[in-house]
Formats: sequence, structure tokens, C-alpha cells
Amino acid sequence: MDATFLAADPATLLVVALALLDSSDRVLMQRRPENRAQGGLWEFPGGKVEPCEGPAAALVREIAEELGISIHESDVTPLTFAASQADGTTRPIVLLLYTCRNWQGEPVPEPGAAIGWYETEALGALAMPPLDVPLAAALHLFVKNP
Ligand SMILES: Nc1nc2c([nH]c(=O)n2[C@H]2C[C@H](O)[C@@H](COP(=O)(O)OP(=O)(O)OP(=O)(O)O)O2)c(=O)[nH]1
Repeated sequence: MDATFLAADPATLLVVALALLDSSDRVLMQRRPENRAQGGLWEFPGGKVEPCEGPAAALVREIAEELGISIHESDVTPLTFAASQADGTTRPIVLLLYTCRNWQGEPVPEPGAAIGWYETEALGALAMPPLDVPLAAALHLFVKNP
């Protein structure tokens, strides 16, 4: 793999993701479009934090872009994080997971994506990116032992 981009920007990639929980403690999961990296895998909606942007602000922006709903920074709570190992070829990722129970609007997936509400005990059966496996386990513990 061409890793010259790492020399230009060696920083860790910061990604924020949201566990949107309904009143039954089901969580909204999103399936990535097939034509993107990690296509077809189920993930927490979210995305990359942009330069000079705070994580909670990035989450509000990404959730509006991806699901067409509004959330407020004051309603998101950090839950846990996961980090990939540096391998010298791809930029390491730190993935911050937040929870939120309040939103305005009806979630609609982006073209090519899909969404679904899942009991947290069912998350283990979904095909997910590797970093999401420990996040899903932590979320399940959280909703069962708040
Ligand atoms: N949103 C999200 N990204 C995740 C999760 N797990 C995981 O490994 N990732 C990775 C996939 C991508 O490498 C990166 C997020 O990239 P993205 O493509 O979703 O971000 P973005 O919306 O800002 O994308 P872009 O089109 O602006 O490039 O984090 C997850 O649960 N949610």
C-alpha cells in the first residue's frame, strides 16, 4: 500500500459514532453502502472529525448528514472508545462512541445504506467492522446495567 499520505498527515484519524437508543433500549445501526470501504458492514452512524471541529459537534453534523435527524450536543454522552493498532501503512483510528436518547425527525438512510433498530443482545449476529465489536459489547452492558 502507498503510505506517502502518512508523511503528509501522520495524525490519528478521529472518528465519532452514535448509539441512538429508543425507549425500548434498541439501538439504531447503519449498514455501509457496498461501494465504500467496509461496504455491507453494520456500524454506528457517525464519521470523521474535521480539523478544528469538536467531537460532539462532528457527531451532530454527521448524524444530520447520514440520517436526516437533529440531535443536540447537550444530549450526547460519551460511553466508550476503541482504537486500532498502528501498522505503518494505514492511519490509526480512534473511534469514540456516544449515546443519545433524544432526537428530532425520522431517521432515513443515505442512498445505498440501510438502517435498523436492534436489541443490543442481537448486535453480535451482525457483520461489523472489527473496532465495533468491543463497542457493541460495552453498549450491551450499559443498557443492561445502566
Ligand atoms: N461512522 C463509523 N465509522 C466507523 C465505525 N467503525 C469503524 O471502524 N469506522 C471507520 C470506517 C471509516 O474508516 C471511518 C469513518 O469513515 P466514514 O467514511 O464513515 O466517515 P465520513 O462520513 O466522515 O466519510 P467521508 O465520506 O467524509 O470520507 O471509521 C462505526 O461504527 N461508525
